Amino acid sequence: MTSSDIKRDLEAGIEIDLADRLTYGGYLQLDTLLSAQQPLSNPPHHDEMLFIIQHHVSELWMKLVIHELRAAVANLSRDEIDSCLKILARVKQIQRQLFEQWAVLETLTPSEYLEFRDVLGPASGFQSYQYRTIEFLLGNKNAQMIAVFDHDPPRRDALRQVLEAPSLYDEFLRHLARHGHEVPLACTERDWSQPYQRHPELIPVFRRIYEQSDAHWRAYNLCEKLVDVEESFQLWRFRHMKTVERIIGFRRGTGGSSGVGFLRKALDLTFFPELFEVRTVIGTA
Ligand code: HEM
Ligand SMILES: N[C@@H](CC(=O)c1ccccc1NC=O)C(=O)O
Repeated sequence: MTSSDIKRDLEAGIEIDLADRLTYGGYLQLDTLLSAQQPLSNPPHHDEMLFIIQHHVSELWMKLVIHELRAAVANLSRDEIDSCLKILARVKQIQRQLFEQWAVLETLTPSEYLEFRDVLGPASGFQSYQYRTIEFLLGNKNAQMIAVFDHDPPRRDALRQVLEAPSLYDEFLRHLARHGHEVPLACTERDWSQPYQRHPELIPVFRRIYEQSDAHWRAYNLCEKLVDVEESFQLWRFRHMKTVERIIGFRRGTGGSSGVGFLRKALDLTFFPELFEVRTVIGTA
């Protein structure tokens, strides 16, 4: 056996002298990233690190989802469907990371969590600016959600801008209207800050797209990508609710809500109602 069988030698070309050069940690600003995990419990509770990192990783993925969804909305407004399809396929995979992650936090037991929960005060995921941005971008518009950002005017104003702009679904419906589908005017010209209301006249539009998918392949493909995104979002909500149920039971939330009951109500919210309704009618007379 030679020494190279048990250890990997460096190669001659490997960069060693990195003084004043761009490095891994420098490029990624790891000093900033890795200094942000600061447990508040004193002495630090072992499991608070898990709690913080789970949130940080989630917020990072949310940052990418926002970046991608903004591009997808812009693509639709310019009728760039293939680019939009590609982006939504990526969003679906990011969402998978987001909801699969609940398995890690579920290793936190109720008693471990209660040992440091008090340090959280009134802080709650309900105040996640990025989460609310994603909901607004997808079309779950609710102006009431902005009030918790009144203490932070730049964030409050940025969120209001997203509230007042067309969502992914709004832009999708406008795209369909430009391509000869009979989308009602109430969908293509409306006050974007209001919650989207299902429109029965859209059902025949989607029915045609689904029943003649060959003739409307791109639109059909987009519909299915939107369904993927909504389903993945619901899976995240569901797993959050179940994680909360097993960790704090039916206690009230630190954010002041009833807790699990409040989270359960979010499962009834739908971003793209007609895309689910159409599934009941296709193939019928
Ligand atoms: C032990 C873990 C967790 C517990 C017990 C928990 C509990 C709760 C509760 C009770 C609420 C309702 C609002 C309130 O009254 O506080 C809530 C909301 C929320 N949480 Fe968590 N959560 C946990 C982990 C997480 C994680 C890891 C994230 C990831 C970012 C997260 C994101 C959110 C968001 C975005 C909301 C608002 C949901 C909505 O408006 O429908 N939570 N959470
Ligand atoms: N709402 C949670 C606390 C919580 O989970 C939390 C606290 C501070 C920062 C983020 C949090 N995550 C999600 O709500 C609770 O009631 O225990």
